[in-house]
Amino acid sequence: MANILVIDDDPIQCRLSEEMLKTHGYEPLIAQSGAEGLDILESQNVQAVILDLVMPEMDGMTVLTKMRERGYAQPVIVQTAHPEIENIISAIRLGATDFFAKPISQERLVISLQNALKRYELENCLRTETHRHKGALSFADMAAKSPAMKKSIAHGEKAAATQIPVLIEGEAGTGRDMMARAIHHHAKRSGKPFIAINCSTMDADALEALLFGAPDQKEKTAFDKAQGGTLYLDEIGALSMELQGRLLALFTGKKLSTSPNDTAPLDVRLICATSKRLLNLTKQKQFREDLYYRLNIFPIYMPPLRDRADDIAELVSHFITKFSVAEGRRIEGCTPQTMELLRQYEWPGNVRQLENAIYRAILLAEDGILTPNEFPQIQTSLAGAEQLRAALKSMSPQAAPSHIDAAPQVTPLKSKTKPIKDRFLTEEGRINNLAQVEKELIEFALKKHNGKMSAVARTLGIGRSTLYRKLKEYGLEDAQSSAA
Ligand SMILES: Nc1ncnc2c1ncn2[C@@H]1O[C@H](COP(=O)(O)OP(=O)(O)OP(=O)(O)O)[C@@H](O)[C@H]1O
Repeated sequence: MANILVIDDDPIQCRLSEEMLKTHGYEPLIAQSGAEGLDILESQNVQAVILDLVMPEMDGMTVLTKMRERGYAQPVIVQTAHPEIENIISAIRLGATDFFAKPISQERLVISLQNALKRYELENCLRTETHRHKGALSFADMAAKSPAMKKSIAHGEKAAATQIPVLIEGEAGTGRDMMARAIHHHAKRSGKPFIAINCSTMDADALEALLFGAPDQKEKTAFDKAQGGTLYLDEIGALSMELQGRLLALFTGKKLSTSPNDTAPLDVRLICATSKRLLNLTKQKQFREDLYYRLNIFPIYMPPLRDRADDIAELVSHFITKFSVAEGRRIEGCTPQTMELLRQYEWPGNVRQLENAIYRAILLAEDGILTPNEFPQIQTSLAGAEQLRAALKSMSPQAAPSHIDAAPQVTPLKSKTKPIKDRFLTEEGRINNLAQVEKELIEFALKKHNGKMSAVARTLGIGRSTLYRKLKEYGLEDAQSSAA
């Protein structure tokens, strides 16, 4: 949804424009003075401006002049109650896209706006592609509406003002390469070579030869080619320990050039990128800690596309323009359902995957607008995710994890056989007193010897008279006669 800024001191006209823009699916931003309008341009992403010419304090012509001075190239549709020819000429000279006399026909204004937006998008896209071909990609070429991406670009701009090494962290396809090129372009080294090497796509020997040279190698090393400019090392985490050591040696200044015959000091800015957290690799002893601290001086994080859904509309419209021009197809945009589908998807391959999906959709499209049917894989994947979600919902909820100390006691299964009673312990587990043990022992012996008193006395090692006394004492006379 495009943001359209309305700058008009007349509150009724503002309300009318606001309603009209909302009805046609635009996001209106309202400013009731020129100064307020310039502030909004500074702080928000604006795709087009509807500007009133006659306003107190700062008139529309001054706003337009300031906009162009500050580098805002958005289309501006001018409206005024005084459509004198001199005003029209002055506004057109300052780059106004269209001119309307009040009262304005809403239909004509919408058509004018749609055309202006299309042309602006096309100009942007052509500018980006021209920059790409010239090797001069800039931060302005990066579609970025989300706060997360704006923050990354602000960091990139700060990095460009310095010469220090930069470490770009982020998943593949998030625009790390674009960021590295923009930093190079905005730095003092702009116009000097930008050499990009992916450390994960070749074996260690080939990479070593490419970076540092090999005996009898005629071709310049990547460092030599990047002399005066920037060397971009993508997936630096894939560098072998040995090559990490060689890279570190360059930092320590002991060896200023990579080629033995070259006496010129090495003057290369390093920008590295990684999709793995280098800090974790250092903890796992897969990446040298000393090198990590040399590279991680200015880290920039590129957020995954799933965390910046606000960028999707802008990226989609950029890629639609790019590929419809490249393929000679007239594709106007995509339906709201398609945009919803694209916003819902997680994009594990990030912007690169979105770019490829749009290219494919443009080749598949039968009409001038992209529908969900042109994204069969995304539809299938989202439907699969939905089914999984439904299946999980129907399963009984997982019990909340409990601390091992708080876990309920497991009751042991009841054995069918009675446990053998420990004769020295009471039912409660305390040690029996001596009399009780003695009583039970006599009972046991009576049973065992079928009540034969002489055998019991002998077994227990006591005399018969003592045995009779104890039988009486413990009330066991009956036990003796029943065992006999
Ligand atoms: N913010 C953006 N605006 C416009 N195009 C973008 C943006 N981010 C990425 N792209 C495009 O997406 C594609 C992938 O970007 P890039 O090559 O910079 O990603 P990467 O993180 O280096 O990943 P990879 O290693 O896969 O190349 C490129 O074609 C790039 O032009």
